[in-house]
Order: sequence, then structure tokens, then C-alpha cells
Amino acid sequence: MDAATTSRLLPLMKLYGYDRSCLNHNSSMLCPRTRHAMPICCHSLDGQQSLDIFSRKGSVSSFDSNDKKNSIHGGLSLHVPVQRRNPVGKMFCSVGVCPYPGNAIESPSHTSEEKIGVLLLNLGGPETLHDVQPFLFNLFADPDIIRLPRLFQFLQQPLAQLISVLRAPKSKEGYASIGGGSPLRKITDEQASALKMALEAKDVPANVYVAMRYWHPFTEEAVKQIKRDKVTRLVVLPLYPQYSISTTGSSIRVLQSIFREDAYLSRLPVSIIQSWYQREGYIQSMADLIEEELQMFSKPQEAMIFFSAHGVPVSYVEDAGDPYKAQMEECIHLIMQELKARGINNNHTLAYQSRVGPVQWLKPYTDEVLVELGQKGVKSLLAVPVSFVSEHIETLEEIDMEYKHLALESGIANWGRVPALNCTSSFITDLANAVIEALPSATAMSTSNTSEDDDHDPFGVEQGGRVMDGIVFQLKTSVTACTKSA
Ligand SMILES: C=CC1=C(C)c2cc3[nH]c(cc4nc(cc5[nH]c(cc1n2)c(C)c5CCC(=O)O)C(CCC(=O)O)=C4C)c(C)c3C=C
Ligand SMILES: [Fe+2]
Repeated sequence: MDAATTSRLLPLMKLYGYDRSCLNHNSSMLCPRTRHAMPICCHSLDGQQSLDIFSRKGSVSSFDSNDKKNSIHGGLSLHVPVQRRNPVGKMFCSVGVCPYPGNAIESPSHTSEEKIGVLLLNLGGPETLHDVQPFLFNLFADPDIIRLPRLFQFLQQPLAQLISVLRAPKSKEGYASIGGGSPLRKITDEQASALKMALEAKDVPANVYVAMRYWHPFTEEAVKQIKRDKVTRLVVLPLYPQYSISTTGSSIRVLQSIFREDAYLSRLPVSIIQSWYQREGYIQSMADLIEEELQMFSKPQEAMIFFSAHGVPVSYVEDAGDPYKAQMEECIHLIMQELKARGINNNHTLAYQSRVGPVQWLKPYTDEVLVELGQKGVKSLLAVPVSFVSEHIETLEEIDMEYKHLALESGIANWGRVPALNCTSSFITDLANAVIEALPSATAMSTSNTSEDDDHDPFGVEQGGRVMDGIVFQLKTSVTACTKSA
């Protein structure tokens, strides 16, 4: 890196907690944990390079939402995604490996007034059996869950009413068997508190908010609180490691529509972390849980590691380009590589669970594979839920009860299940690192003082491009699943 470039970057680096010692002369950063020299860049979905923070042409003021010249169009280099696989999970390093001093978060327009917010996105679940049918209505009324052709969209709500009423008895039975409601709100609140503490421990004081898509606290409630608290910089962190149109995509679409309508929110600098399954901290935390749970078997090396991911309809992947399947497969690959590096060479497989309705879902289906494995003589199996980071109905009821029963019936004698990450401290620490790494890329939806002028959109979704939202996000959004943790 030449002297001119370095001097242009220094104010920016200082602002985000770097000093010269973070750079070596190859424009790389020395990662303290891994001792690898890493390129300084952030990556989005699938390891696609979305933003090289040090290739910004702007300086500190590029984060100033009132400065049009330095908005994303002028100040950031956005790349058409290039597949940059991260086969060992150790090849990328992000801007967040150096400490981020909270009191240093200043910009010319926000000196020492910076109030950081982190918004956790999650699905939500019914808290009582009484909530089940209205929760299901909200879920099926989501055009990212039941995707109707434009011509038939007027049927969305009546259809949601019908399906929710028909589905409610089965769902209620499931929720009744796990104590009468979903544990999701409680666990997500605990994760929010733990994340707040982890950020504080890294000198990044922040408020952490929870926005559920289909039940309380709804996105609107969280956003109201963010406004009340006068947050000046926001990181949006979906609690789904992998991106799907039906989960992260849906939540971000709602958020975007709320922000669009609001003058304050549309000028709030926002970073969206779209997926983070490649992060080393996450991969290691998953590997830790698997390693620990394998020890419960009398012959640990003989247990099949059975990854079970929540499914999506095949059309999401094949017609709408949902990256979910590809990300899931890469995620499993990374976890298995980490296990191999620890000397764990068990057989493994991936299957998809929780299908609903008559359409084709991603295959192979978990229930079918369990039966086949039993027939093939597999005697020990460790189930690993992998698409979600909290215990919920699909771990507690579907895996622990239905699938366990099926597996035992099919001849699999020894059954184990890896717990969800919940508040595992290495995992929460890694989320805190992800937040810190994302802070510098916060940009506002509108760069003008009038809310009508939204010439830049950090949410990156084209108006009217609903079905392809997930894809448009990938191409346009500047934020980032950074793959390295401090
Ligand atoms: C990555 C996680 C999830 C994906 C992908 C997903 C897609 C998806 N889900 C449905 C239908 C239902 N999901 C339900 C509950 C539910 N789903 C997830 C996660 C993903 N869903 C969670 C975390 C929960 C909440 C669990 C809780 O504890 O409350 C339900 C309700 C439960 C039930 O009746 O089975 C339904 C229905 C579809 C149609 C879909 C993709 C299009
Ligand atoms: Fe679901």
C-alpha cells in the first residue's frame, strides 16, 4: 500500500479502532488468533466479495449520511459478486479483528453522540396455544412464505386464513408437547442480553433490539424503540446463519418498507449482515458442540453425524435463486473440515426437515433418510440442527420426539442430538465480533435531508422485485458476512 493511500485511510482506520500496526506492507492484516496474514475485506453471501472497505474512495465522511458525494455510489466500490470460496474457513479476515473502541465511533457529523443499535431478526413463535392460529396466519400471509403469482396476490390473506385454521390443530399439538408454547422469545431475549454484554466487554456499548417476523415483539415494535432511543448507527443481524428468501429475506423486506416511510430511519446509517455461516467463530462453536456430544456415544467414531436443516420449497432455489441450499452445503463442508482438523473423521450426511404442504421441498427429506440409514445398518447417529441457533419446536418436538422415535424404530440403536447454540459464549462473542466488523459499512437509505429522495438503499432491494429479493440483496447490498473473528 503506498503512502498516499495509507494516509487517506488512516483517519478511517483510526475511527474504527485500527492503528498502523494493524497493517503490514502487503495491505494485509495480521489476525491475532490465526497468525495468518489476511486480505482486508468483507464478504457477503457465499463468500462473494461485496466490499473491500479499504478500496473506498471516500474517507471518514463517506459514512456521513448527509454527504451525497460520499454515498455508496460515489464512495464505495461495489463488485458484481465473484465466487470466492472459503474452503477451510480460515482464508478471509475482516476489518473487525482489531478492537473497536466505543468512544472512538465518531464522524464529523456525529461527534461523540454515536448511539449504536443492534437489531436481531428472528422468526418468532406462539407463546401460548391461543397464539398458534394467529401466528400461523401471520406466517402464511407473508408473500415470501406463500409465493403467489402477482395476478393471484389478492388471495394471500384468505388463503392464509384457511391454511392457518387447517394447520392449527397439528401445530398446537406440537407446541403442547413442548410445554404449551415456543421458547423462541425467551431464548432470543437471552441472546440479546448476552450480545449486549459481549459488546460492552469489547468497549462497544450498544442497545440490542429483537424484531420477530410473525409474533411479538414485531419488527414495528423494535423499530419504534430504536427511534425512541435515538440510535445513530444500526447493525441488522438476522439470527439465521444462512440466507433464505423465506427467513432473512422476508424480515429485511419488512424492515425496508418501514424505513422507507420514515424520514429519521431512512437517514439512519445501517449495516445488514445477511449471512454469517462462514464465520470461523460460528463454525468452531458448532464443531465444539458436535465434538462434545460425540463423547456421549460408547464408540464416538462410529456415530453418523446427521445434519438436519429446515427445508424450503425447491422452487425457491431453482426458480427464485435462493442461495440457502448452496450456503447450507458450504456450511456443512466447513464444519466437517473443522472437525477433520481436530482428528474427527466420522461419516456425515445432510437432509432437510419440516416440510409443509403439497409442493416439492429440498431433498433428501430427513424422515426418509433416517429410515434408509437404519435399513443400511447405521447403529449410532448424532442429529445436528443446523439452520437455526435456538431451540424451537423443530428441535424439541420434530427432532427430539418424531425423528428420534422413527430412528429407533428403523434400527438406529444409539441416538444423540447436538443442542442449539443458544447463548454459548464462543458463539455470542463471535456475533459481537460480526457486529463490530459491520459497523464501519453502515450507510443510509436516503442521503438527502428530504425523505422522498432515496437515492441509495442499504437494504438493496429493488422496488417491485419481491420474488427475487434475495438475489437482488446479494448483488446490491454492501454488507457482509465477514468470515473472521477476533
Ligand atoms: C432457517 C429456518 C427456517 C426456514 C428456512 C423456514 C422456512 C419455512 N417455514 C415454513 C412453515 C412453518 N415454519 C414454522 C415455524 C418455524 N420455522 C422456523 C424456521 C424456518 N422456517 C422457526 C424458527 C419456526 C418457529 C418455531 C417455534 O418454536 O415457534 C411453522 C409453525 C410450526 C409448525 O406448525 O410446524 C410453520 C407452519 C415454511 C412454509 C417455510 C418456507 C417457505
Ligand atoms: Fe419454518
